[in-house]
Amino acid sequence: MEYIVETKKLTKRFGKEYAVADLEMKIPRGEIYGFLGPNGAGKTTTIRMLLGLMKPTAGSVQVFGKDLRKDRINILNKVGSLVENPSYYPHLTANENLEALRKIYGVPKTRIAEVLEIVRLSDVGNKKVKGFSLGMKQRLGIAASLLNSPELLILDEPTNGLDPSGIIEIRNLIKRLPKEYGMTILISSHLLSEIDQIATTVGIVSKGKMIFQDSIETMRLYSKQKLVLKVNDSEKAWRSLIAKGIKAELEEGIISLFEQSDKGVAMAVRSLVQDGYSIYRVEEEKRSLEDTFLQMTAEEKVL
Ligand SMILES: Nc1ncnc2c1ncn2[C@@H]1O[C@H](COP(=O)(O)OP(=O)(O)OP(=O)(O)O)[C@@H](O)[C@H]1O
Repeated sequence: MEYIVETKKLTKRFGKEYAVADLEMKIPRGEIYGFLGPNGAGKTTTIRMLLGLMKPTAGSVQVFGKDLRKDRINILNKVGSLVENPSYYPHLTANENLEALRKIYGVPKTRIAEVLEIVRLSDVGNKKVKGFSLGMKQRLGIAASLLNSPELLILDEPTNGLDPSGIIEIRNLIKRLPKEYGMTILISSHLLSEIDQIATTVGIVSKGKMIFQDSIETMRLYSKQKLVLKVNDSEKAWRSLIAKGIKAELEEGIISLFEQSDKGVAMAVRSLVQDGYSIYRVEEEKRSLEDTFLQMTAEEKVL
């Protein structure tokens, strides 16, 4: 698999404290990588190292397959970022603010209209930024980070402090970017619900360590609510349930019921008993995604 970002044993120590420890982050091309972890887990420190803003204590960062230490300028030319709350000249318009940055990047003037269009701020390009809502300011920050047409966009908690409609706007905007512009995105958050709604790949960090990294589907598998039956001859037992129209799934010798009402469970159990199967266990596997996340970060359990 091609990784846009790949860190090897990335470590940052402040005095005796490890803010980031042996982190192996892998971000495949075209993904929205949700970088999730409680406050103080080491997300911002990691992001600062990815952007060459902070020197690692140990380990390496590869972006676009190249070592950040050796190809820093070339790499950063193709990266966009929004790390802290963007600062603007409040008395200047959105267009004028972007124009100041455009000159630094040396991109054509036409790019300003393009980035305003991408973040849906074309209508207010000539309005002064001081009148903008926080959500609009944040979108302007994303517009600025897109000026150099980055292949990788890094956003540190971009929805922090926004109201629900502002959050939805940013979310929809971010979701469009890989599809329409082929970008790869790293978005950090301490909110699982946020990452759940936007990310395609998830990396969970706790106390500086990566404790989970996989697709969002895999993460959801861990937290499915299930009612599972352990029986003898599970394959046959499962077929007998299906034959009676009881919806069930068979995985590694364990039957999971779709219908989990008391009535539904009683019916399935009765049917199996009547057909002569031995039921060893009926168990509820109840873990919400939130529980899974909390448990993982509390125990630092590597899944
Ligand atoms: N410049 C610094 N000097 C000393 N300690 C630091 C410094 N920057 C971060 N830390 C410590 O490193 C740890 C990780 O902090 P970091 O800001 O990376 O976490 P985070 O996951 O981004 O959290 P948040 O969402 O609160 O920003 C924390 O314990 C923090 O106190």
